[in-house]
Amino acid sequence: MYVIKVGGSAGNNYDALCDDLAARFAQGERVVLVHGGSDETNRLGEALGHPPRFVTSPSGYTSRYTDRRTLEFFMMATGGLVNKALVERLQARGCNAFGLSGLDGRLLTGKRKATIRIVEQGRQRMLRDDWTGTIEQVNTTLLRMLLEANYLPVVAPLACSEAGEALNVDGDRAAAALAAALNADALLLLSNVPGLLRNFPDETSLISNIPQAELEDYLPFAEGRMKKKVLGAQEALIAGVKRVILGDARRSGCISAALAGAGTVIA
Ligand SMILES: Nc1ncnc2c1ncn2[C@@H]1O[C@H](COP(=O)(O)OP(=O)(O)OP(=O)(O)O)[C@@H](O)[C@H]1O
Repeated sequence: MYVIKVGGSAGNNYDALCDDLAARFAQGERVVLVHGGSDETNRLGEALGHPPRFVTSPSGYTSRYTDRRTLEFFMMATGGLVNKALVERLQARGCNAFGLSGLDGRLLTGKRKATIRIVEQGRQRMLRDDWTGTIEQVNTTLLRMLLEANYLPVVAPLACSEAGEALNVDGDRAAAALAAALNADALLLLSNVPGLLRNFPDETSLISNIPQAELEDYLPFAEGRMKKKVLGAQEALIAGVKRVILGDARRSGCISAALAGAGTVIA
């Protein structure tokens, strides 16, 4: 059993991904698909007059500042547009996909960070009214129920706080939490790059293999949002997932290629 996360940035080939996924599902493989939604969230925000704002934490991680209005766009984009675009493609290929978000049935429970510390023009400051969170628990009973009934769960990166609030959570880390909770053999983080690049954006500088014990040494190569993927990989491996592959979601046969070792394999 393995967990796949496909990015929500521009350039990923959802048709090719679903071709490969539906074929493998038909062979009896059991998979959970998690997805992002950054591109659609940005588009909705721009169209509806509330453009996205990205902030950087003191430790250098970039994230979307999610005020209540942005959370609504994030829900529309991830829980709606992107989730259903994937479910529709999978259904059209004969695969019984079941779309849900981490909010539904408390699939993912998280802790809200209502106030976040950011660095702006070299100075630290606090931002309030944030609706992001970190995942603390996975409802494996619900997931196993779907898997045992032969559904392919397609999960949008929202979580439910203790108080029942919707939270924007990072898709890569959500996939890592799901892979860990399911004792998955592999976690595939597929996006619009071939894997972790030594000299981003030079695609010939792909790092093919990273031993788990050396992962920290490779963190400096990851810029911007790639850092979250490396962090997600680390969380999954520490929790017992055997290998994490950072692969290319633009190419055809992207899942099969990643499982065969194309991309950055961390184990
Ligand atoms: N060293 C690096 N190697 C590869 N990509 C890198 C590197 N450093 C930064 N990146 C960036 O990381 C991006 C992938 O992360 P990004 O969060 O944009 O993807 P995503 O998973 O599609 O997003 P989401 O799922 O949140 O919508 C690449 O498009 C690239 O711009």
